[in-house]
Amino acid sequence: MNSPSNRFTTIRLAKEYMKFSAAHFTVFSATERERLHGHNFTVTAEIEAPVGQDGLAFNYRLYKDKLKLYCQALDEYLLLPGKSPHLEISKNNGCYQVNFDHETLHFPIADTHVLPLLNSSVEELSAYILNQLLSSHTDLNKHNIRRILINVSSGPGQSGSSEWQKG
Ligand SMILES: Nc1nc2c(c(=O)[nH]1)N=C([C@H](O)[C@H](O)COP(=O)(O)OP(=O)(O)OP(=O)(O)O)CN2
Repeated sequence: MNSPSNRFTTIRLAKEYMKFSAAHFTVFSATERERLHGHNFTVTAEIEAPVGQDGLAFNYRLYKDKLKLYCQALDEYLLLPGKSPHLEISKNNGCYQVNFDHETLHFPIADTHVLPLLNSSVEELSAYILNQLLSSHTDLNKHNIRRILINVSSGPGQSGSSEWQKG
């Protein structure tokens, strides 16, 4: 374990493989939604921790591997927001049946992830990935991590991020 230090660093991870292609539609209100479409989402991370006596905060490979796995788990799926107040999602005959306003949509279960999100937005996807990273309590404690920022972009020039700071 790194000894506590007064010198902090921010490790930035933006690997080419930290990406996923997914279909989604953003819901704007009880009556307004986008048409189903896809994005090549990219993910970046900032992880702040003290620099140890060995000149390292931690081996960043550990976090690259985790982020790669999280991206792979979302890749080539339709992402539905399971906590949207405007979508009623149920299973019917091998499909997710989604009631929205006056329409009913059907999506193959095997091609779809229902995620604990309010919306399939970059804001919510960044929080979802951050929460997965935060569930690695042992690693975060071991490395004295004090801040993590996850950014998700749906394309060049548009992104949303979620940040955690040790209390
Ligand atoms: N706050 C958010 N607003 C929007 C999000 C989001 O994730 N958070 N997402 C969308 C759309 O799904 C899409 O990402 C952007 O759509 P849009 O801006 O209409 O189109 P383009 O990505 O093609 O961008 P151009 O500027 O038109 O090239 C919408 N809002």
